[in-house]
Amino acid sequence: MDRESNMSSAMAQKAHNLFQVYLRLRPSQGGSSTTGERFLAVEEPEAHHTAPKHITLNPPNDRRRAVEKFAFTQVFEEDATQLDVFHCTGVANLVEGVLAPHGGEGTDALLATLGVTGSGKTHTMLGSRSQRGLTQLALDVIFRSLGHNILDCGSDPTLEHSIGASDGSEATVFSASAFLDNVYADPSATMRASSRAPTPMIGESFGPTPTPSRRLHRPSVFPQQPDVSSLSVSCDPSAEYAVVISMYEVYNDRIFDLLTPPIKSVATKEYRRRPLLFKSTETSSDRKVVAGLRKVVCGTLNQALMVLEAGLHERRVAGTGSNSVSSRSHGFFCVEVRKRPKSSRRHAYDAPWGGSALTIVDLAGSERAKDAKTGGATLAEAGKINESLMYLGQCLQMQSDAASKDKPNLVPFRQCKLTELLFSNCFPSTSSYSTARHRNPQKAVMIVTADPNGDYNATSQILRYSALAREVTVPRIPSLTQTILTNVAPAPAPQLLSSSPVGSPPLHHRPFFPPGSTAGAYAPQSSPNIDRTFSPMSNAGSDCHRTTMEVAALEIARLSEELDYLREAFETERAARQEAESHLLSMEDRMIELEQAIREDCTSEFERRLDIEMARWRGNMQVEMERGEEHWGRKIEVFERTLAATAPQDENMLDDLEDEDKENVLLEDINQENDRLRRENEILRRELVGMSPSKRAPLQERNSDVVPNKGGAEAAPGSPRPNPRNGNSKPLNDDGNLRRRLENLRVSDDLGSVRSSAGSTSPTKKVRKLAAKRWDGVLDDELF
Ligand SMILES: Nc1ncnc2c1ncn2[C@@H]1O[C@H](COP(=O)(O)OP(=O)(O)OP(=O)(O)O)[C@@H](O)[C@H]1O
Repeated sequence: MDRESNMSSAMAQKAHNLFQVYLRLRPSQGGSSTTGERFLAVEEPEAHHTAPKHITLNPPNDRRRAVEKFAFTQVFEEDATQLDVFHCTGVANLVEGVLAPHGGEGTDALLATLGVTGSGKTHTMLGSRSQRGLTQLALDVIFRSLGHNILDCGSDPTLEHSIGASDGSEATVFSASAFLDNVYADPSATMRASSRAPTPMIGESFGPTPTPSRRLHRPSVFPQQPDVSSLSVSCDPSAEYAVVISMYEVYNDRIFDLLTPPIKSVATKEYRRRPLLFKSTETSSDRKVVAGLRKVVCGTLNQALMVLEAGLHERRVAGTGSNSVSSRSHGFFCVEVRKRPKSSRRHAYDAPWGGSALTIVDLAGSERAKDAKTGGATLAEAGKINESLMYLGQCLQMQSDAASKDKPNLVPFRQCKLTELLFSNCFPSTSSYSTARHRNPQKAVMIVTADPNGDYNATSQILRYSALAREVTVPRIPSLTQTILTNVAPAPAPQLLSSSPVGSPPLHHRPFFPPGSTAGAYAPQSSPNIDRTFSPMSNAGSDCHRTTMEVAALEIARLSEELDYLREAFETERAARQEAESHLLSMEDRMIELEQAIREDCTSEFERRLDIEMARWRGNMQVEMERGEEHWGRKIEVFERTLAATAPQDENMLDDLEDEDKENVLLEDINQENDRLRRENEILRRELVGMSPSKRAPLQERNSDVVPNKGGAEAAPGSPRPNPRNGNSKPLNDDGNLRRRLENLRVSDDLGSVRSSAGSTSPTKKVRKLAAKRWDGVLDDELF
């Protein structure tokens, strides 16, 4: 058994792959940007007249990297034509499965392309200006094969309605003529140059009532090459068919209908498409469908091609550094072939439609931002594209697990919309609904496109996860152990190796590992050196002990080789790490410098602004101070004026207050004097009353007060009689003294003041004017 047969057996194990995977190499083009060193080499097939299936990926100028070999269902070299690809990928068989010639629902088919941007996916699927792609060829075969069994809305007016009624995806069904009349302007206009749509302009769309200037030009001629007029497949003669076409794209992980015109948003005034859901509906409970699509019933190939053109016109494409017309979304073109028994035509409204679909997918290409030179929205798109392709890669890698019937759910296809759409029909329907029809798992073909002179890294990544099998050969320098063993120990026979105690497959027959598996990725495989060294042993009956020793020696050699490889890998990693660390350090230094520079800038800027602010503040302060001074000056002035106006009055008031105090003191003095005088007056009166020579007692004291006889006691003999009015008992002196005293007590009416004669020492400026009348009265009454 040699390596080729191992690869074949590995592929045979994968007979239940969810996808048949083909590889198509793109021819290099003059003036293309991808003019690097060729890194892909197609391996010659084992037998003559068979197609190649293996390709070797040679790392350019890098002996440390492993040489990888990939196996595909078939490899198409650069000179393969569209027709070659069409025939060899079995598109006709897929179509036949959809048409279900032997009755029943048929089998869904999926035809998809995968590859780096610019590697030829769209060319393969949709063709070019002069070449038809697999889509057009498949449509041609479908319509040709259906022949007269196809129904047309023109010949059967109820068709559109009956298909709509039986549709399980909440679709809006149109007849082709109604749809195309709405989209295309002039049937006689010249055909657009390319089947590849230019970048659609927002608002430049076909709507229910588009203006004629915005309508597309109706294509009059389509490419006719390659010709498949001789090819047709069988269909069910007892059934009648209808072909229903829909188109949508997956853009930024959302699904948009390509046959429904964008709607103008009231808020933003922009034309936008409403994203659709991929879900189970009431009438499609057993599987998910894209809900709410617009579907067109086509009766002829020409109608179908025009619908395809209209949809492509709406698909998002853009020019990038890698491809001038690069698809920015994953495009889905669905051809549903509905069928029902011919006998039910009379009851068209009630007859249920069955059928299957052929879905053709043109995936957006993976790209590296550096090469694509994209930015902004296009770069963000690329991120989403790469992410969805990464999920697709994971799903493809899990194919072998999913092929095992026990673990169908291991394919992680629910991670994004793209993988859900591609994989959800890969498994038999498991619905428990009694009404649900049994559905066969879809047949799927993936065509991987690659440019042998293109981007090595991107291409190798695509090949790794899409290939059906992979073999890695680690280049190495033969170790000393191996050299010794080469000279000493003959290799055991392959059949003995296969039953080795470690249970590992024979070294020189190691089969391909599934792409992405750990063993395949890291375990060193047998090298050409070992293959050359250990030839099969001729004497199979040598003794057991020797064989065991040989096996052990071989294992030692393998381990030694592995050690060498790991040591080398370790050194590589260590060097890379050191480089990364030094880069990190230099970046840290750079960051510190930057930070310092930014801080200095900030400080100087801060100081500058602070100075400006300070100057401004000082100016404001000066102005405020001047204003304040002026204000207070005015206030003081007003105050002074007010003060000047009110000063005399205040002086008088102060004088009055002073006078009042003085008057009060004087009044008190006067009252006291008054009391004294009254007492004296009384004394004198009594003296006058008691004036007789015998009784007359000399006044002993003139100026001294006489103590009144209190209690009204009878006066002693010889004591003056008390005055009956006031009770004073002071006797009066003689007439001369009396007159003098009276003279002293006389009150001047003219001055209005009282002259005190009894030693009043307080000098009085002003004397309160007293009631003279009262004094006069007293004198009149009491003295006279
Ligand atoms: N097999 C081929 N023969 C001739 N020309 C080809 C072939 N494959 C690709 N080309 C040309 O290469 C260019 C890029 O191809 P295409 O647009 O199909 O790439 P793509 O993979 O679809 O890119 P993207 O993913 O960016 O959309 C086109 O001009 C196309 O005509």
